[in-house]
Amino acid sequence: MSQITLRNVTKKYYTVDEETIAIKNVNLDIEAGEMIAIMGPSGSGKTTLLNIIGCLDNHCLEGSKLLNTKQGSYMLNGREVRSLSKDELAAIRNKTIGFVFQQFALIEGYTIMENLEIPLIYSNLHDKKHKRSIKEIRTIILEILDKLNIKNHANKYPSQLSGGQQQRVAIARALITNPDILIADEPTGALDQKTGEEVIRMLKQVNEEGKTVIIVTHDEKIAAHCKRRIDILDGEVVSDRCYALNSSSET
Ligand SMILES: Nc1ncnc2c1ncn2[C@@H]1O[C@H](COP(=O)(O)OP(=O)(O)OP(=O)(O)O)[C@@H](O)[C@H]1O
Repeated sequence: MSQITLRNVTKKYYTVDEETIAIKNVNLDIEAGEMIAIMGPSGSGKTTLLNIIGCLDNHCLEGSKLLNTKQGSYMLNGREVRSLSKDELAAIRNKTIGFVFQQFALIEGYTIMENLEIPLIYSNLHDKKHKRSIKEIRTIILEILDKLNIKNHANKYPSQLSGGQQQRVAIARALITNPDILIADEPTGALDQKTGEEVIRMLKQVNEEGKTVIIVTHDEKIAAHCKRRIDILDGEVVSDRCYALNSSSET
């Protein structure tokens, strides 16, 4: 059984006067531990696909004029996502999948420590058996900040950090609940080349520790770090290939 299986997934967006087929009949099997780049031109459907995989997809707003629909099957760890309740989906977004975004999405009024506390406190609410004290939560956070080399910034605010440091915090936040899957939408898009390379090496390390990493990117150099590359054009998968990694992307 694959970790992620999409069968004939089609996603349409409706606005008052227009229907957009953002994803057309997509079939994908993703195994646990893969590192994948999703590529394609602007508007080709990459973010839509990532949102579906990440269960962030807002589908079937019945009764609304702006109706978004998704067809097909998405099985995550053997379970049909469509059949999951809102609470089950929220738990998946908290514990099974971690998210990294281009603009970091840190909460500005909160320190780095507080930004990382939020998913763990939320996770406490959903996991009555393994509740953690605030002391335990802070220990976990300091460990992960230390691992990503940003421990000494724990009490600063996001705006006091560089873009690369903020993205490291965002990666720490995505990993803090120890998810199996990390998905990243243009994680290096707001960074210079060198900092982007550092971030991709960090994602590679996360993958080497066993997590599935799925990255949307426009950048060929970033994609070159991924063994598997999926190209999308007008909502369709036009190429899905595995590559041998060259020595410069192996470092
Ligand atoms: N909420 C929405 N309502 C209506 N149309 C949408 C919505 N979100 C995306 N679309 C349309 O769906 C198509 C796919 O968009 P998507 O954002 O997935 O593409 P993308 O490949 O990620 O683009 P980019 O690289 O520019 O971020 C586009 O034509 C876009 O205009």
